[in-house]
Amino acid sequence: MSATPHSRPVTQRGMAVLNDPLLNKGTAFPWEERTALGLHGLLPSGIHTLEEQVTQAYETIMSTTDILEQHVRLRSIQDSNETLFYALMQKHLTELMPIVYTPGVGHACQEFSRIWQKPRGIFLSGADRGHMADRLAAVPHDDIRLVIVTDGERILGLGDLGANGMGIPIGKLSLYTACAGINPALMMPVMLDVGTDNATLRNDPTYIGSRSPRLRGQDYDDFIEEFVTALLGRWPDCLLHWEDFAGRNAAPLLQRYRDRLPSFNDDIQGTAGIATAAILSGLKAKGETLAQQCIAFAGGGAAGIGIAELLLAAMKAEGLSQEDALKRFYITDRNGLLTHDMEGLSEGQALFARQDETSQDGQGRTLADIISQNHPTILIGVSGQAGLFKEGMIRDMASHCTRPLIFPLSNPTSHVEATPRDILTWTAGRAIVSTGSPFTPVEIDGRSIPIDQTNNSYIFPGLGLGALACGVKTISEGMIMAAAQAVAALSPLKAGGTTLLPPLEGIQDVALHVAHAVVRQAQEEQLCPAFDDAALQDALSALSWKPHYQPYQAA
Ligand SMILES: NC(=O)c1ccc[n+]([C@@H]2O[C@H](COP(=O)([O-])OP(=O)(O)OC[C@H]3O[C@@H](n4cnc5c(N)ncnc54)[C@H](O)[C@@H]3O)[C@@H](O)[C@H]2O)c1
Ligand SMILES: O=C(O)C[C@H](O)C(=O)O
Ligand SMILES: [Mn+2]
Repeated sequence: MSATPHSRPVTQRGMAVLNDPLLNKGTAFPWEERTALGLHGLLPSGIHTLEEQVTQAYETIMSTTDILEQHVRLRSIQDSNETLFYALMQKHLTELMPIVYTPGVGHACQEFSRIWQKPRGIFLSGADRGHMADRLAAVPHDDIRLVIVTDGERILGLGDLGANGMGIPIGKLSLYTACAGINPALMMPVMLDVGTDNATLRNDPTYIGSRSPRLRGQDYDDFIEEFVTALLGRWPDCLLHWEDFAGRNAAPLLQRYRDRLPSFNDDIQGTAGIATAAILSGLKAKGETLAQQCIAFAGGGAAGIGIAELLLAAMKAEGLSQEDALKRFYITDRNGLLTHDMEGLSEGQALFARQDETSQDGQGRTLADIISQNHPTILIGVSGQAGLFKEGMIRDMASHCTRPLIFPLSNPTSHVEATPRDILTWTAGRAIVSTGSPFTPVEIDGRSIPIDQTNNSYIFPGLGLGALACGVKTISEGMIMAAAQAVAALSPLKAGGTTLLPPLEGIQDVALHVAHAVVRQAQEEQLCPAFDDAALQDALSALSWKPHYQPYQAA
């Protein structure tokens, strides 16, 4: 075969080509490439275009309404042919995102051991201690730039799913490509299988992970330290995205490692970015400032404290003193309102614990009490507890505020604190509602009200792209705020629309805006080298990839 100028040299032959999802084209291999790469006889004779494959794959996925089955079919396409998978995602993103991501990925994680088919990513368990550098050395990919790591302890609102939580880094990485166009060859999901305290899983014969209790304390810290050291040894320019760690570990790990390597915790920082963007957009619609608000939280864990910290920074940027700003927060956790005298508060919780009241027998006031006494104008649910927002609370809230912002952000759908339909019914359509998982529009009084998806997927793809493109050494709070403001600036409300956030159809555009904002901020803070536009464009191009079949030539 004569090589075309852009054809890619391929060293593998036969089944090795077909078994590599980044090389495989399935029935789209043209005759000449079948000849050059030794594929004759291994493929049926029909030759299809990528468009034909997309149509057929879409029909296959949609021929069932069972979301787990749809997820399995999509993942199986991803594992056999990534170009087809992303071409499909690109064409039907709004429809397929709920299958690949929340809520579909929640079902997938619950059943991960049963649906597991092919290796993808890296699993490290207690048995790998002392050998992690060797394990990573054996991975046949030299240029990994982005890793998502989880230990599976807090998978969405579903709790400790152990090694089954691997579905989350796989799903989130696919959004880095589908939303920000990052080359899938540059990314790697990692599961730190430090055991599980989920007794059901440990007793499940199909469970794929370690059946030991979770490592804790020094053993856990040593495990993470060995992993990060091995990671830096193998891929020194890597960006580390921490995902779905339990609240007790999330913030301490971020603090420990954020200056050792560029890294961010998406549940803390990505979530803070998108919640702040949605709130700033909602307030603009109401013609109010953040400083005028009283904000109640259900859940003072990784997401809750992360959101509160960014909102605090935004309030201070509006001119409030730290002391005055803190008075506007009421954070409740499983023992009620956080107060300064409570034992066992994390550093972040202690900052937001109320100084002006105390707990009784370890219990603070209830959320219902805070709503009736303190009249919050914004209510954020990040508790992972389904149905936590009761009718009485929401009606009460709406009796003190004409257009309350009510954000039940817990995922997946089954764990939402209240459904948008209920909230809008209880508030006669007055609440501005936004959820973490997708919901269909709510019909009320002849109006169709679309529900924004306040999910960190609006932030992390662009944040990662920007951070990688500019080669930043650390990810600052300023960069997260810049990402939030970039999303808020794209709010359709600005152009007379009715939603707080841009539609999912435009999420690729959002990711690019976020990436540019992040780079600008990093430059302003001198966290990366100075760039001109052309150099930035080159850096972005070097990371990016499009789901098109490239012509191949035998190397
Ligand atoms: N929409 C998004 O983008 C997004 C992002 C991150 C997390 N989340 C969701 O938020 C939830 C929490 O995530 P996290 O990372 O903060 O977890 P986490 O475990 O760190 O925090 C959850 C907190 O909720 C508290 N809690 C439990 N029961 C409660 C109750 N009855 N009342 C008040 N608080 C209660 C827990 O004690 C804990 O502190 C999950 O469901 C997750 O899916 C959504
Ligand atoms: O995974 C998601 O959909 C968002 C978030 O990171 C979560 O943990 O719920
Ligand atoms: Mn998460």
